Amino acid sequence: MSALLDVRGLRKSFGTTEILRGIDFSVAAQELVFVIGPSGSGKSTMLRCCNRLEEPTAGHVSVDGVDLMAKGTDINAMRRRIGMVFQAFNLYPHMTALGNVTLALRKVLGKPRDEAEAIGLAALDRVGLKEKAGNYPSELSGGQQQRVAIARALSLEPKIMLFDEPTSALDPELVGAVLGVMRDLKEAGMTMVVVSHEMRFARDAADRIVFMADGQILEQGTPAEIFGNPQHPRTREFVGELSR
Ligand SMILES: Nc1ncnc2c1ncn2[C@@H]1O[C@H](COP(=O)(O)OP(=O)(O)OP(=O)(O)O)[C@@H](O)[C@H]1O
Repeated sequence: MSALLDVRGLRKSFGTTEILRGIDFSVAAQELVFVIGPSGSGKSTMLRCCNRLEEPTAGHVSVDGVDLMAKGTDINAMRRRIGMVFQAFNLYPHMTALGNVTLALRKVLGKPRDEAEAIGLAALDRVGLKEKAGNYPSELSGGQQQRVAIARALSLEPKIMLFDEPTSALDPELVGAVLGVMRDLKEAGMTMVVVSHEMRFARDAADRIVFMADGQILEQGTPAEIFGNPQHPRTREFVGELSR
């Protein structure tokens, strides 16, 4: 089976500084891949290149067999199928949870209000927040706001979801519910790439861990391999620091 996400020879420079120095990796359907590595190693940049929020300097990215770099590709249509969840929830404060979730359905996809609301409520239900549909972001906890952001991505029926440090802005007691939603998504067969420092979750839930340092993938493997028997000295150092 071909990969759902395929990244080949990905390079990214900001000015004269090369941040990504040739990344090759792929993600199979229904896989949960965790990307870990030291701060500044390029994890977020790599993730953002996967939907061209960041424009790669070189290389290829394809999603579900569609080359995102090709001239004829409708990048906006593709982005709608690549759910992205950020550290900051980016909800509109003047719109309810349901309003936030249905905005793209109505304004971008042109769905009638009834249909958009039915889809939006189903998405909020998946993240356990159907009863909060009428609440404004200021009336929700950070964890609930992040779950609304996940519902917003889900409502567009993504092929794959990219999570960029989804729990880093949350108080510790709110992290569990967001990770619980991600676990449910995995169980429902969602394909996910997660940049996160939640190592316990990585160990428990990931199919594969990718270790990045200095803009390159140095090692990848199962959680047991990466946490239990890392091969590269940099991985050993990074994983060792975590367990100290
Ligand atoms: N828009 C930008 N312009 C210039 N430099 C940037 C830009 N975005 C990222 N960088 C630099 O690229 C490097 C990698 O950043 P990135 O956020 O991808 O790392 P990261 O591994 O996700 O780090 P962290 O774990 O701290 O979030 C950093 O040195 C950062 O300063």
